[in-house]
Amino acid sequence: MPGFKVAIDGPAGSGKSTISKKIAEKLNLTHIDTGAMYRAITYLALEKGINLDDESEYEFVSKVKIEYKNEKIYANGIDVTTKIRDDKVTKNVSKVSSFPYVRRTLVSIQQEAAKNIDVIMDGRDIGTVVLPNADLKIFLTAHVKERAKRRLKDKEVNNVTQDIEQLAKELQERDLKDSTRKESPLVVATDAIVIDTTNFTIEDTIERITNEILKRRITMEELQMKDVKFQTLKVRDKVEGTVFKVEDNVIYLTLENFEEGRMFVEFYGKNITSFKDVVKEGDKVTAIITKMNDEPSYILLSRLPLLKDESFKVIEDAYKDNKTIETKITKVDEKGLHLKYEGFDIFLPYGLLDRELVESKDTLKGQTLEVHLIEVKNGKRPRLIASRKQIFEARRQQELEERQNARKEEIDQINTGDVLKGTIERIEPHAATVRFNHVAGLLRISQIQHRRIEDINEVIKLGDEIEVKVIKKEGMRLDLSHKALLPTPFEAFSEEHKKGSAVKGAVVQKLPFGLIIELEEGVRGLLHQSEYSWNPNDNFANFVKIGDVVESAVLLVDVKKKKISLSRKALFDNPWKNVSFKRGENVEVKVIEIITDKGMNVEAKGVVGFIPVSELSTERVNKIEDLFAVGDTMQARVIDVNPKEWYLKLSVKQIAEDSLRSEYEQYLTHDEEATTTIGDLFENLLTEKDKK
Ligand SMILES: Nc1ncnc2c1ncn2[C@@H]1O[C@H](COP(=O)(O)OP(=O)(O)OP(=O)(O)O)[C@@H](O)[C@H]1O
Ligand SMILES: Nc1ccn([C@@H]2O[C@H](COP(=O)(O)O)[C@@H](O)[C@H]2O)c(=O)n1
Repeated sequence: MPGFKVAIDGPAGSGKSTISKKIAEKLNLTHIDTGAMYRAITYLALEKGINLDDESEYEFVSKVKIEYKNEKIYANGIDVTTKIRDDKVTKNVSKVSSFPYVRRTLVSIQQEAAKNIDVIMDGRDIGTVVLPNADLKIFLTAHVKERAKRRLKDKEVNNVTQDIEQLAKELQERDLKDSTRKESPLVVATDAIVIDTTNFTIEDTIERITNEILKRRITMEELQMKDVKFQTLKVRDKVEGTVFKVEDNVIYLTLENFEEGRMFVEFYGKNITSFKDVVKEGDKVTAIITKMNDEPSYILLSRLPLLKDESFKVIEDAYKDNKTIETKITKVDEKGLHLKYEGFDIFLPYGLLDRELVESKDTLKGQTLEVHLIEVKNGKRPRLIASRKQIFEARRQQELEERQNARKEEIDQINTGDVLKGTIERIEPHAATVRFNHVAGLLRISQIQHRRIEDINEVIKLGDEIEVKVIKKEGMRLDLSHKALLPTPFEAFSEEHKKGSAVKGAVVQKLPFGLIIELEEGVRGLLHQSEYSWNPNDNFANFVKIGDVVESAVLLVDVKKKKISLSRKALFDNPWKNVSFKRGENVEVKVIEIITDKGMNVEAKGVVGFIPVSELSTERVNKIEDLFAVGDTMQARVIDVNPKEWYLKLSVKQIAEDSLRSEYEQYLTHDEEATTTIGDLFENLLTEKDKK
């Protein structure tokens, strides 16, 4: 019987011997570490002191006896297990192993050793030269930095320190020599599976290779074709046995053809570590024969190949029934997650994974994940694709419904007129969104303040807390107002400006009966024509323009009707208020203005009166300025007065005439002989004047 052969090749420190040794233990294979053989030859060559560069001095190799016993290696009967790991050996082994004579001699020893047994052999040329027909070829590799790191760890365990860069350099140098030598260089066999263990644990790698071995050792087709009953039992036969002895980690079974078999706990499957409480005497167990020549004549059994099919059935059923399965995340790479379920590798591309999980992908390794299978294809390398789409879409739908219910519940509690506190969640040029809890409302720019706002960002910021009034509710829509909670400009104005207070504002409109004055933005008042001036002759319509600033006093503020009445004249005294004139009364006047050819404006008792040119003198006045100047004071007689019209007409002439008359009267009193009457005298006087 040729035996089952596994070839493991790869560069230095990629984990070949560690992995091979563990798999050999697990699957009952014989492990042959060929590197150790080349090292043993190198050690002996150094011991002998031969010229290492001279191939003819290596004849001794054909006579060397190399043996493995109890995990130790012996060369010509000497235990060289530790010695072959010396730096000196490591530095020279690539040179020694490059000689064709050395290689050919060792290759034939290795091929002989592997004959007729189940073997896992590791080295540099196993898949290409030593076992070219191996049932499984693996090329193990890892990034050189990772390999150096692992080697450094090995050294540190033995209290040896070394610079990691130096270590990496040495590994690279050895790889270069091994892969560029002429005779059987280190290359990847064309039919090898390349496994990069940079990011794999030892267990990951073992599991991966074990799966490949099991797949090749016993295939489905073989199992189905077997009818093992009453036949000579062979490796790969499916048998049913009855348990007759149970130990912690092994069970013993009687097989149907009276042979005895045993099964170690790790071959029972289901991840158990002890048979206690799992299997009892008398139980029937179906298994596959994995080895026939086990001492003392027990047949080795395993349920793993069967479980593999059972597990695949579980996977197929889960796929058919669209069942949610709980998987374990074993690896995270740039394309997606690698999952494990029932011992199978499943791939889940990021496009089918929840967005939040994609964002935190680097923390996922080792976690469990519920998925659905969306593609299941059996074969040498089953193709299993999983998806979270159904799960996250269902969750999103549920969250959406929960949100909608919460919104509905909240909105049902809100009514038009309610005053609520919320947070500014979004700002756009003409409106902001205010979030309460599950619902949000719209606060238009026009509803923020009573005054006009040019830039919304000047008055609110994202995250601001704001009190608003619900001014409209329509279905799920809320229209909000903040200004509804603020005093109106009228209210603010009326608070600040009591009756009588002076205010200034620009004329924005001229009406036939008065002026509209803007006192503040949005606050306008009426200055009625009757309130413009005390002076009845002041006609604002003629000399007040739109835009002129007018000062006035507040007469009345009616907040409800939004009306403000203003008075300009209230700011001034009415000069006629306490003044009275009588016709014929003489008063002191002061010239304030000369109006050429017409007369003079004068001030009398604080008001303005007018003396026409005809009343300035008893004589004809050609040019007023020849007789009077602004500032002159004199007595004048009131000849007409109308306080309502602010009308006062005066005469200087009449006083002068009186004075003339009284002079003549005095004259007549002193001249008793005089014959002329006063009337005569006046008549004469006037006649003379007319002549002039
Ligand atoms: N994922 C892994 N796979 C394999 N070995 C690993 C892994 N992680 C760490 N190691 C460690 O890397 C070290 C090197 O492994 P090992 O000696 O088996 O490599 P090798 O390929 O046989 O090297 P060499 O060819 O130099 O003898 C060991 O200490 C091993 O435990
Ligand atoms: N099949 C092989 C195995 C090993 N070598 C050479 O031996 C060196 C030491 O091997 P380790 O696996 O113990 O590191 C290695 O660097 C090779 O030069 C070989 O040529 N062929």
